[in-house]
Amino acid sequence: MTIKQHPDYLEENDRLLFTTAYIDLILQSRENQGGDMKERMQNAMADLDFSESSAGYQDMLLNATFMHLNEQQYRHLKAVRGKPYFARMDFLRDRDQNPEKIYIGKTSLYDRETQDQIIVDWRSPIANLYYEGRLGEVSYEAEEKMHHGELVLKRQYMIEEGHLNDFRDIDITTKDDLLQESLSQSASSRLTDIVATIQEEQNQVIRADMRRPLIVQGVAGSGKTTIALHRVSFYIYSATSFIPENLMILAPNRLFIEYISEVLPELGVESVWQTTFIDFFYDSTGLKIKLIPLHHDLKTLIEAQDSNETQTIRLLSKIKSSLSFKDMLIGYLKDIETHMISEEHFRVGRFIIYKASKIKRLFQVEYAYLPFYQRLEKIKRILREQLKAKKKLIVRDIQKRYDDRIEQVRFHSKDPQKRHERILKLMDKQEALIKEVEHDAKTAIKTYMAQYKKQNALSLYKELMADPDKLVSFCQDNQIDRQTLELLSKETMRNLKKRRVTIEDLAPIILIQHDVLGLKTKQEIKHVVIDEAQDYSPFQFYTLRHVLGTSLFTILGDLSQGIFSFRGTTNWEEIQKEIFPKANIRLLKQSYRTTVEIMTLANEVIRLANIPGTIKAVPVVRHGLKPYFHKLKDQQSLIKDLEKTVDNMRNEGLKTFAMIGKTEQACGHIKQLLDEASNLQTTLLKEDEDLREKDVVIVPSALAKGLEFDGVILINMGESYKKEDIEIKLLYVAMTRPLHQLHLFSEDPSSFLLESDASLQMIENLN
Ligand SMILES: Nc1ncnc2c1ncn2[C@@H]1O[C@H](COP(=O)(O)OP(=O)(O)OP(=O)(O)O)[C@@H](O)[C@H]1O
Repeated sequence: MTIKQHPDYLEENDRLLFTTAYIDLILQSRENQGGDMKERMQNAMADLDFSESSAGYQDMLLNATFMHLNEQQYRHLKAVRGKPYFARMDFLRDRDQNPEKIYIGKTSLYDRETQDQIIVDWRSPIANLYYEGRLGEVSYEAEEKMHHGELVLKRQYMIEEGHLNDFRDIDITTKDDLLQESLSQSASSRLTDIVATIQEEQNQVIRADMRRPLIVQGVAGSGKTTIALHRVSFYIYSATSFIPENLMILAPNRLFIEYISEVLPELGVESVWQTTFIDFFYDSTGLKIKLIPLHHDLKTLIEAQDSNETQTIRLLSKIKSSLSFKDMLIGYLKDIETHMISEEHFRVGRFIIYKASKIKRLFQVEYAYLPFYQRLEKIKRILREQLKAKKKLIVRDIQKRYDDRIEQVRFHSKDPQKRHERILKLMDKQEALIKEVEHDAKTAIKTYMAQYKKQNALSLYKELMADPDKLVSFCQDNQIDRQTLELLSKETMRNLKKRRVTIEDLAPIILIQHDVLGLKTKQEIKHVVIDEAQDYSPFQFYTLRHVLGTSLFTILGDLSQGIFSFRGTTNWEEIQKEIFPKANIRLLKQSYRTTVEIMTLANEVIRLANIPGTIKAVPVVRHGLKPYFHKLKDQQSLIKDLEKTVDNMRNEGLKTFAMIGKTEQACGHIKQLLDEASNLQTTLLKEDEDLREKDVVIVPSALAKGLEFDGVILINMGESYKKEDIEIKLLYVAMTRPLHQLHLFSEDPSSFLLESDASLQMIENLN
């Protein structure tokens, strides 16, 4: 049966024509506001040949009064015009009546006259039924009320440029055709929205209670990044007193921000603060200090021959990322706070204007909610007021005291000569004293406050790190031995003296900045979304929560991809227990990106690592080709085979490709070989590179994290992945990047930690 033979075809087609016509009219009314609306509407309707069922719609249209659209609504409506909705569900609220036909799209549209919904926003409470409800008895909550009814139909539409290509009904037994179709498409260099195919477990994450923190452990390709962005969109839609500027998305790098940047406006989200932890550091401290590149330690861990060096990196990174180190920092800050205010009274000359004990109280109690230096500013203001008020009293007091004494002399001194001299003397003294007070008062504040010299966060951090004794004194219960703390001090100072820091230094410096000076960023953040969160250390999570003053975090990550686990997170329960005690933890098991064949191979690799708390990815049933293994012979044939492989994939309709080398160095080598001997245009991807318009990129495994490509070629030239957790994870990251095809190039499958070639197609020669 063709779609046109479907009994509902005419009705559905009419509905689509009506909806697009209605949208056009609203758009037009906005484009040329004023003029004769009715005439324009009639002209627009004249071209449409509606069947009987839509006669009512015509009336409705002709009588409609169009409200003003704001710029954002206008843009959204314009964007969805070609595909106004993707699904319908029929909801029977009352058995005595007909079911309501609810069309679901990316943005809502309602009849300006009757206020009836023409399209319901996918984020609205009732739309939850579409994502969650099976056919049959269902219920949903809206405006704190439960609504019950029966879901009698769920229908999906394939609409392109306002044309109805197809529609299908789904129930529990039919597989989700739309999902399959969407997954089999090619990857663009940008993430896309998935509103039409959000799956139940994903929907639960997107709509999870926003008033509680949420931690999501999701396998590779489970849609974490995608879901994060849809959750943001959902949040902005459903929160009433919330502005997008209150939301912060923390991405792993700028390349990644570029990668997600286009999907947010598509989801109706604008002006959300998208940044990286590193940029947040620079913005909030204003410090100009060099950061040792993020991948530097990882590189050393992978490439170093000297095991002492790798041991030191692991040990120190672990300590600096830990909550024990955070406790040391807090101890240090407490110490600064306790000893900041001196025992000196604030005086003018010999007069006490404000007692030290009172100043201390202001600092430690009244203004305890402020950063230390801001407290001092407040205190300065109070001292100024006090001085102004008390100076007059002091002067009056001096005047009175001396006037009294002069009076006394006048009455009691008998000798006129002596009396005269004494009075003059007293008057001089009175004048001098008043002058002294006036003079001292001018500089009193400055002189008093001069004892509180301002230091920046970096120099305060240095003061701590330079002094092993201090480190020892703030280390609770001797959790870390002196020798290790000395090493920590030495290694940190080695960098700080050269005005460089490592990623682990950022959280403590931000913490100092916040507590002592105050953050330079003034944006009020109420909700934070972190993607690739496995790379964040417990200390980083603590710092973010503390300095942003909110515990409403959505944290998404995959411990199996924790290539920075030497400093990152290895256990979500610890983060929950220590930092976000109210957080829910959810697991996402399904993987949507890649085929069953590729995921099977990736799972063979990841099972070699010891990662507690993770589960194997279950791919959505989508079959493809078995991953290819190309046996590497010499450089010449490698180049030919690479060209041919890309060519073949291109001919099969794939569009984006990545060659992934284990390290940056290996990628440089591949790039050089190809530049010298091949016409294949490639781009070596750097951290701040733009992915647009690049069909073949060469990328080191660590930087490929989070990205995806139609076809991926892993190349091991002379090197291999070692059977150590960090390298297993790196290889797993690389293997889970393709949507459709995976090719491995090396001398032997064992260089990819594969014990057999059972899951591979072995290729000796492509020609
Ligand atoms: N429900 C869905 N419908 C259609 N496509 C989906 C769905 N869920 C995920 N995808 C697709 O699967 C791919 C992987 O999604 P995404 O990159 O968000 O996953 P991830 O969990 O962040 O992956 P990783 O951790 O491996 O980087 C994307 O192409 C995304 O569009």
